[in-house]
Amino acid sequence: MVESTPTEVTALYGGPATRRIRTRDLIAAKERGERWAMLTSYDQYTASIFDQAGIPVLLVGDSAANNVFGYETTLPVTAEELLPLVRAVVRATKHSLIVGDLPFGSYEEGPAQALRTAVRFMKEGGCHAVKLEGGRRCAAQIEAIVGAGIPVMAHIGFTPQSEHTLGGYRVQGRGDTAEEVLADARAVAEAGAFAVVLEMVPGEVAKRVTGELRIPTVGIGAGPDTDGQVLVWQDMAGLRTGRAPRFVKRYADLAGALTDATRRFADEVRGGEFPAAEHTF
Ligand SMILES: Nc1nc(=O)c2c([nH]1)NC[C@@H]1CN(c3ccc(C(=O)N[C@@H](CCC(=O)O)C(=O)O)cc3)CN21
Ligand SMILES: CC(C)C(=O)C(=O)O
Ligand SMILES: [Mg+2]
Repeated sequence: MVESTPTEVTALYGGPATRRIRTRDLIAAKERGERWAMLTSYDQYTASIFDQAGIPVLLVGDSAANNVFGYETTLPVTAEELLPLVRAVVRATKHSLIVGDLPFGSYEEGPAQALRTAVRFMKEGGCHAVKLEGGRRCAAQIEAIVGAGIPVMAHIGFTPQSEHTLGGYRVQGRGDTAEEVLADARAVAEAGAFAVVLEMVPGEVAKRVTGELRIPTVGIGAGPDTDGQVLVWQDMAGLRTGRAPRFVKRYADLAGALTDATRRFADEVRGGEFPAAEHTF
C-alpha cells in the first residue's frame, strides 16, 4: 500500500486531512469530476463543526448582514463588522479554505480600492481568499487582487448587492440573457478567479458555464450541474424560520430543537427543577 505524504491531498473528501485545502485542490477536484459542498459560517462553533465534518470551503458571507446582524439586505454591512467574524472562523478551523466576502462599497470604486480591501481581509481577517460580486464590470478588480497574490472567488448571476439594479431577487440569465451570464463567467475566469459562484441562474445555463470553464463553479439556485453547491448555513440547518428561497433544502430543524430546549429550560427554572443538586456547589 502506498502511503500518502503529509502534504498530499488525494481527494477533497476522504483524503488525508493533514493540511488546509488550497485553491488548486478545487481545480484538481474539478478535473477528477468531484463535486463539493460549501457553507457560510460566521462563528467559532459552526466553523469548527463544518471543518470537522469535511466541508472544504467556508464562506464568511456578507449575508452575515441578514443572518447575524439582522439587516434587511446585505448592503449595510461593513468590513469592520465582517472582519472579526472572519478571524473567528479562521481561528476555529484546520482544514477548510476560508473565503471572506467583500462587502458592498468596499471594492466598486476600482482596482486600487478593491486591492486595499482584499489586503485588509487577508491581513486583519486571516482568510485564504476573498469573494466579490460582479462579472465583466469587476474584471479589473479581480486582476488587481489576483496580481497581488490573493485568490479571488467571483460571484455572478443574481448578485444580492446589486438587487436594486437587477430588480429584486430574480433569476438571471433566462432566455437571451444567458449569453450575459456566459460573458461574465468567461471574464472572471480570464481575470484569474479560482472559482465562481453562480446564484439563481437556470440549470441549463449553469451547466453550460460549468462545461466551458476550467475553474470550478459553485451553484446556489443554479441546479445540479455545477462543481460545488453553497447554502447559507442557517437555511441548510433550519435555524432560520419563515419562508426560504426555493433553492434551500433544510437538513435539520435547529429552530425547533432550540425552541424546545429554551422552553424546557424556562419551565424547569420556573418549576424549581433547575438547578438540581448536581449543578450546585
Ligand atoms: N439566509 C439567507 N439565505 C440566502 O440564500 C441569502 C441570504 N440570507 N442573504 C443574502 C442573499 C440574498 N439571497 C436571496 C434572498 C432571497 C431570495 C428569494 O426570495 N428568492 C425567491 C424568489 C425567486 C424569484 O422570484 O425568481 C425564491 O423563491 O427563490 C433569493 C436569494 C441569497 N442570499
Ligand atoms: C450565498 C453566498 C454565495 C453569499 O454570497 C453569502 O452568503 O454572502
Ligand atoms: Mg455574499
